[in-house]
Parts: sequence; structure tokens; C-alpha cells
Amino acid sequence: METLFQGSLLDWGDDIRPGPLGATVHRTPLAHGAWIDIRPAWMGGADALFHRLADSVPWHAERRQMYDHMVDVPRLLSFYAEEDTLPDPALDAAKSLLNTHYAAELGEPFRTAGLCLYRDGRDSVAWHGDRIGRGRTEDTMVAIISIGAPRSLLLRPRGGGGPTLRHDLGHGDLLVMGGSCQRTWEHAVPKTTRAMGPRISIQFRPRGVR
Ligand SMILES: O=C(O)CCC(=O)C(=O)O
Ligand SMILES: [Fe+2]
Repeated sequence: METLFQGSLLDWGDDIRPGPLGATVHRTPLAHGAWIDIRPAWMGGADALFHRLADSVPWHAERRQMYDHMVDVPRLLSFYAEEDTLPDPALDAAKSLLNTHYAAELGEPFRTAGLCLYRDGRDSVAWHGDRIGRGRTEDTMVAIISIGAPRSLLLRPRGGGGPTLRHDLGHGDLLVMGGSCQRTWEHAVPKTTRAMGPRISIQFRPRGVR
């Protein structure tokens, strides 16, 4: 697939791997028992990883039922179930570091990887919580690596009653939504009219969570 991502000038290494976590992870508690962790520029070699994934992942478009008609999902998708081989060893390394860092708190490993390709500013994800599986009734975590063009991830309390929070996710950043975030908050990546290159989002989730 043709992608026109202009890589950063500072990230010319081909050494594609995540950095350490530990004290580099910054936690922000949200209301209702939710929190988010941010680790800026976690994925080293993010330019090279972007190009590898853009070229090698079997991206596909989906259509979903919306009330009584079918609509195009406004992004390309590829899902790696727990038994699937991930499309790049850097993702195995990322999953393994996340599993070490969050093991005690999460109580089970991250197992699946959902990949999304936002081709430009018209691609988006609407307000939702990842509420299939454990996230509907219990605390869980969803860990997201963002590479490519920076996009905003918005968060708001479910059912209203609070300000919308905005996190600008940059090239290589890690964001983890935890605690009650999937059931007490919603998240979205809104469309933007700004000229915007492509972005890839990699989401690691525990078994059954979607
Ligand atoms: O693009 C992102 O980072 C968020 C994607 C998302 O929320 C989802 O796939 O459930
Ligand atoms: Fe989500």
C-alpha cells in the first residue's frame, strides 16, 4: 500500500525496538477509577517500523451495521489473535516488555494485537469503550503504540458529566488505558481537516477484550 509518511529527521536508525518502561511511564489518574499511562517516544526506529507495517500487514477495509444500514469503517484494520505470529519482532518485544511491566497490576498477559491504519485525517474512530470481554464489568488495560502522523486521542466520562481530555499521540508514543477506563470512560480519535499523513495504532489487549 502506498503511504506518504514523512519520517522524523531525528529517527534515522533502523534499530527498531521499544525502550525501557519503569520510571519513564507517567500515570494520570482520571475520575471513576480510570487512569492513563503515557510513555513518550517508546518505540525506537518508529520510522522504519511504520514502513514495515504499512507494507507487510494484510490491511483490510470493513463494513459494519449501523442501525438499518451498512457503513464503511473509516480506517483499515488487521487483527492478530493470540496464536497468530505478529507482523514484526518489535511488536513481540513490545508485548513482552508490557507484560513484565504490568503483570502484577493486570493479573494476566496482553495477548492480542489490533492494528489500525488511519490513512489520513478523514479516518477516525468514533466514541466507544473496548467493552467486549473483561472491560465491560471489570478493570482491564488496553496498551496503544502510536506511530506515524500525530493524532489526538480524546477521552470523556461515559454518560457525560465531565470535560473531554485530549492526548496528542506522537510518533512512537505508548498510551495505556487502565483501571475502569473501558467501562467508565469513552475514547475516540476524531477526524481532522488538517493535512495529515497516515498513522498506525497498535493495541495490545488481554484475552477476550475488544
Ligand atoms: O487509534 C487508536 O489508537 C485507538 C483505537 C481504538 O480505540 C480501538 O481500536 O478500540
Ligand atoms: Fe478503543
